[in-house]
Amino acid sequence: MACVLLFSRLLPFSHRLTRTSICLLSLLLSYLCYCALFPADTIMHKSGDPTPSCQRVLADGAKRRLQKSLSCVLPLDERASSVEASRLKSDQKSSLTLHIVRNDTPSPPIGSLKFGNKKLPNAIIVGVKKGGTRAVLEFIRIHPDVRAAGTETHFFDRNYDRGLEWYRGLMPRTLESQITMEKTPSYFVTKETPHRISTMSRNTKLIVVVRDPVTRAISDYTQTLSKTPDLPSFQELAFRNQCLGIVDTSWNAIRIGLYALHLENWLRYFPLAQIHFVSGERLITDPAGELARVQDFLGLKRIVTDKHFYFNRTKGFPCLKKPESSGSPRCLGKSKGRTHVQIDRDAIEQLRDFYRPYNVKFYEMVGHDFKWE
Ligand SMILES: Nc1ncnc2c1ncn2[C@@H]1O[C@H](COP(=O)(O)OS(=O)(=O)O)[C@@H](OP(=O)(O)O)[C@H]1O
Repeated sequence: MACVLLFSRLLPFSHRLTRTSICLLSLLLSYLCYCALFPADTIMHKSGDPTPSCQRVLADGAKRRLQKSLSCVLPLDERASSVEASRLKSDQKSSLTLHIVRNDTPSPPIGSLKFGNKKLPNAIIVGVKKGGTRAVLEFIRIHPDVRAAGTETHFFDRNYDRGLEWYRGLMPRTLESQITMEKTPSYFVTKETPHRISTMSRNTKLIVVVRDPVTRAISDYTQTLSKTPDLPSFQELAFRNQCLGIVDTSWNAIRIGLYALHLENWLRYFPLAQIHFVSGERLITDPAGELARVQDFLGLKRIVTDKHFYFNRTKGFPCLKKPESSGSPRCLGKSKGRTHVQIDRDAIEQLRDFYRPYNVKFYEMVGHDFKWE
C-alpha cells in the first residue's frame, strides 16, 4: 500500500485520472510490489514447509556441529568397531536431534555426554603377533562390561617414556563396573614389558593368544611380504642352512614362536594364574567356547555366546552377527585371514622339528596341550 501512495504522489498527471482508473492502477501496482518483495521460490517454501528457512539452516548447522562434537567424544575406532559404542552413539544422536527440534537453542549438553573415567587397563592382550589378538579384542568388547582402546598403544614397548598419564589418556571412559582393555601383540616378546606392566599394577590380567608357531611364522611373513614385495623368500629368511636344518632364530618371525622362552620372562613377574592362554586355532573353530573362557578369566558374566557369531563362508572365518539394535554383520578386516604364501613341505617339516621341544616345554609350563603337530 505504501508503494501505491508513493507512486501516485510521484505521478504528475495522477490528478487527471478518474477514481476507477486510480483503483485499477493501485491494484496493479500492489501486485507488482508484492511480486518484487516475495519471489516465487520463497512463496513455495513458505507454503510447503512450516519451518522458517533461517530456522532450518540454524538447526541443520547446529546438528552438524553436534555430530562433530560427538565424534570428538567417541574416538573413531571405538565408534567403528564397538557395537556398544555405536549403540550409545545412535542413542545420543537421536536425543540430540530431539533437543534441536524442541528447542531453538543449538548449544549441546556436551558435558553430559561424557561418562565415567579413563582408567589404566585392568586386562591386556599381550600377544602373540598373528595369533588372533584382534579377533579376541573385538569379540570380548561386545560385552557390556568391557571397553577397549581401539588401536595398539605400544606403551610398554615403544612409548614408555611418555608416562602413565599419556597411556591413561588413550583409554576409553569406563563406568565403575566396566573393565578397561587394550591389545599390543609385541608386548609378549619385549623383554622389559612384564616388569613395566607389573610396576603399573601387579594385578593386571594378561591374555596371550597362541597359535601353531609354524603357521604363525608363515602368517607373519605373508603380512611383511604384502608390504615389502621384494622380500627374500621365506626359506632364505627362516634358515641359516636349510640342508643342515639350521633355523635362524634371530629372524623375528621365528623368534616370536619360541613361546616357552618368552613365557619364562613373564613368570618372573606374574603368577601363571594371572595369565590366560587362548588357542588361536579354537578361536576360529569355536569362538564362543574360547570367549566363554576369556569371560570366566576376566570375572565377567558369560554374555558373549554362540548367538553372537556366524561362520562367514566367503571370509572363511567366524564373524559377529548383526547387533539387534542397528548396524551390519561384522567380519574382521582384509588383513585378518589372508591367504598364506605357499611354503614347501620340507621346510615346514624342518620347522615343526625345530619347534617341537619348545612347544612341549610350553605345554608343560601352562598345563595344556595345544596339539600343534
Ligand atoms: N574371526 C576371525 N577373522 C579373521 N581372522 C581371524 C579370526 N579369528 C582368528 N583370526 C586370525 O587372526 C590372525 C591375525 O592375528 P592378529 O589379529 O593377532 O594379527 S596382528 O598381530 O594384530 O597383526 C589371522 O591370521 P591370518 O589368517 O594369517 O591372516 C587369522 O587367522
